[in-house]
Amino acid sequence: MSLSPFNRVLIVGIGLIGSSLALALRKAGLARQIVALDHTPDHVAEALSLGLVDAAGDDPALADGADLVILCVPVGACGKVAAKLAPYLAPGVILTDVGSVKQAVVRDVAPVLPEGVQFIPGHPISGTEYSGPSAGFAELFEGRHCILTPTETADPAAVARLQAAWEAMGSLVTIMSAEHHDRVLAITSHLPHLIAYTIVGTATDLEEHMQQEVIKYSAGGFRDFTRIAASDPIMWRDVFLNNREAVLEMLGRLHEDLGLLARAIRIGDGATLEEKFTTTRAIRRGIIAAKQA
Ligand SMILES: NC(=O)c1ccc[n+]([C@@H]2O[C@H](COP(=O)([O-])OP(=O)(O)OC[C@H]3O[C@@H](n4cnc5c(N)ncnc54)[C@H](O)[C@@H]3O)[C@@H](O)[C@H]2O)c1
Ligand SMILES: O=C(O)C(=O)C[C@]1(C(=O)O)C=C[C@@H](O)C=C1
Repeated sequence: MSLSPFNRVLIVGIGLIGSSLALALRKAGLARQIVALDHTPDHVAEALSLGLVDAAGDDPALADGADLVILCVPVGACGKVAAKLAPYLAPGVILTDVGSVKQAVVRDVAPVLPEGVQFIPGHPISGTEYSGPSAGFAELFEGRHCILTPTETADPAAVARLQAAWEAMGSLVTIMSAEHHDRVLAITSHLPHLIAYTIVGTATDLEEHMQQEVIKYSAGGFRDFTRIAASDPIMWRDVFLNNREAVLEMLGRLHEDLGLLARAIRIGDGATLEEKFTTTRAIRRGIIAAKQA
C-alpha cells in the first residue's frame, strides 16, 4: 500500500530499539516529526545530542498530537507508561509496542487505553546485546521478521498502515495471535537466553583457577553464549516474569531432552548421540539455506 508519513511519532523509551526505530523511520521517510519520552535523563540528553529526535523529555504530554505511539520500554513497564499517556491519546491514534512478550503487554495496556485508540501490539525479531540510545542503527530491522498480534477488534486499516510502515523499514511482517507468539518465542528466543545466562553463570561459579581458564579459552562456543548473556538484565527479567507459563513449559521439555542425552552418555549410547547431533546439524543448515534463498 502507498504510505503517507505519520505527522508526529512518539517513541517511549529511546534505548536500542527506540533509537533504531527513530533512525529507520526517518530513513524511510515515515515521520514528519519524531519525539521521545524516556525516564532516564542521560538517555534524553543523548537522544537530543545524537539528533535522533526533534524533542525529548519525561513529560507524557509529549503524546499530544501524536498519530503513532510506539512503546519501546521493558515489557513490565508498558502498562504503567500507557496509563500515563492515556489522557493525551486522541481517538484514531495507533499505539503499538515492540515488547518481546505479547499476552502480558495486551493484559496490561489494553484496559488503560481510552476508546478509539488503535492498539496493535508488535515485536521486531531483531536486536543485539547492547542497550541505550547510542546502540541504535537504522538497518536493525532490514530483512528481519516483525510479528504483529492485533485483536479481532483492531481496525484493519490501522493494522495495514502499521504493517506497511514496518515493511518500509525492511521487515517481513507476520500476523499471529499473542498466545501463539509467546509459545514460539519462548523456545526460539527466551529459552536460549535463559540457557546462556545459566551456562555463563555456572562457568564463572567454578573454582578460582578454573575461572581463569574459562576466560583464557573462551574463543569458541562459550564466547557465543557470553554475547547473549550480556543482554540487558532488566529487559530479560521482565521477559521471564511475563512469559512464565510458556517458558516453564519449554524448560520442562528441555529438561526431559537433557535427561535423555545424559543417559545416552552414561550408558555409552553413541548411536543416540550421533542421531541427535545429525538432526540438529540439518536444522542449522536449513536455517542458513532459508536465509540465503
Ligand atoms: N534488545 C533486543 O534485542 C530487543 C529486540 C526486540 C524487542 N525488544 C524489546 O524492546 C523493548 C526495549 O528494549 P531495548 O533493548 O531497546 O532496551 P533499552 O534498555 O536499550 O531501552 C529501554 C529504554 O526505556 C527507558 N525506560 C524504561 N522504563 C521506562 C519508563 N517506565 N518510562 C520511560 N522510559 C523508560 C530506558 O531509560 C531506556 O532508555 C523491550 O520491551 C524488549 O523486550 C528488545
Ligand atoms: O540478536 C540478539 O542479540 C537477540 O537476542 C535478538 C532477539 C532474539 O532472541 O532473537 C532478542 C530478543 C528479542 O525480543 C528479539 C530478538
